[in-house]
Amino acid sequence: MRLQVLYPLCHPDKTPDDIEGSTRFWYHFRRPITMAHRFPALTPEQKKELSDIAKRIVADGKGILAADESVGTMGNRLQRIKVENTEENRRQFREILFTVDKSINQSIGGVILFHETLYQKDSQGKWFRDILKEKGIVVGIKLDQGAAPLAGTNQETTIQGLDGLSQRCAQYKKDGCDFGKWRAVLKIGDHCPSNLAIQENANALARYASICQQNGLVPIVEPEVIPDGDHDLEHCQYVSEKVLAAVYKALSDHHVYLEGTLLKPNMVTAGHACPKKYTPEQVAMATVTTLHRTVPAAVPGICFLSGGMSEEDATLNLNAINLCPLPKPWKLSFSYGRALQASALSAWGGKAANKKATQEAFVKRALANGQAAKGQYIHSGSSGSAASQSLFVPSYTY
Ligand SMILES: O=P(O)(O)OC[C@H]1O[C@](O)(COP(=O)(O)O)[C@@H](O)[C@@H]1O
Repeated sequence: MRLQVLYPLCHPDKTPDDIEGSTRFWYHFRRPITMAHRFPALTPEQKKELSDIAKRIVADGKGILAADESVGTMGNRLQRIKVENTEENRRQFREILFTVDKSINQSIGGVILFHETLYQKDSQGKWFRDILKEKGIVVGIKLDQGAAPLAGTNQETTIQGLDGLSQRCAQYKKDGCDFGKWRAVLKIGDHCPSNLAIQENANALARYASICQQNGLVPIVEPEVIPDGDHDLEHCQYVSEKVLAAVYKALSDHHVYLEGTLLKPNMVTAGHACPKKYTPEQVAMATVTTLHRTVPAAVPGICFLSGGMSEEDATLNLNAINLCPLPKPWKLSFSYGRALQASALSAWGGKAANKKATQEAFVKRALANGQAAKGQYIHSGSSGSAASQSLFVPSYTY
């Protein structure tokens, strides 16, 4: 009976009665392979384009500058340095970052932009996206559109933005973007993350990834387990494994081409309020063990978010991850927002006269993380207080 139901999918011209004995058995087992061949999601050319883009972003020692803070998130960052959250102030800060010396392309392979920034220009009238592309940097775009509550859960959320996503992706591709980003937020706590939150967010990430690839954008898949809470390292590892396993099952179900994706996960760390402290080597072992158990080797790169770690901790942890003595079939790099911009923001303070100091602070962190992405970072012990300051923001789910 089961064979009869499945049979038309694998052989449209014959009925099960035409097939005898062991042949019938093998038709049953060949079904998944036949399905993939019959309805390919992408052409070989599309696959090559996606895989080439992904590889360029995480080429040796390169990572991502996540400059895609939405207006509200940027407002929080600017408030810390007492600068008003206006479109012009956001533009000015980003102009300073994007106009650093071209050599930044040794450590920055991609920059994620927010919609507003993609359509902004520098003070000479040049598109930001052209400035980045001329440096050989791949331009990406934030595609998620904020959280919506999952009723009946302990304040868990799903992420919106799937309606009209294909049209938005097509337009962004025309306007110079080659990759997208979608951040899903999961939290650890009382009944969290629930199975509903894990499944719903995994499915939305997979649907987003499929739509991106159909439009020539490499999807950055970001399931962030946020660090709020007093849980220990082991508990974060347990949850991160469950979340990533669900994400990769959903990506497979949605026929997402893994070679043309990048993963942006949290590092496995103890909760922010956990009394026990862990070394970078312990964080690295827990993180790489988690990834080794859940992320297929076909994924070209894993670019961590910084999740409120201090700039220096984010670099030290990434370095330890790259030195971890476990198999690491993927590039292990960074896609930092706060951990690449915090000391630059402080140096800027909203004043054009501080441009040089701002660029120096940014370049310093970019170079340090580029070295950490190769496991070659040497901590000088003189990073300054800004780099060691925690950047944790409670319930970072704006
Ligand atoms: O809440 P928003 O505006 O979507 O921003 C979330 C931020 O989190 C990130 O995904 C990761 O940032 P961090 O490295 O600061 O954790 C950024 O790409 C993005 O700017």
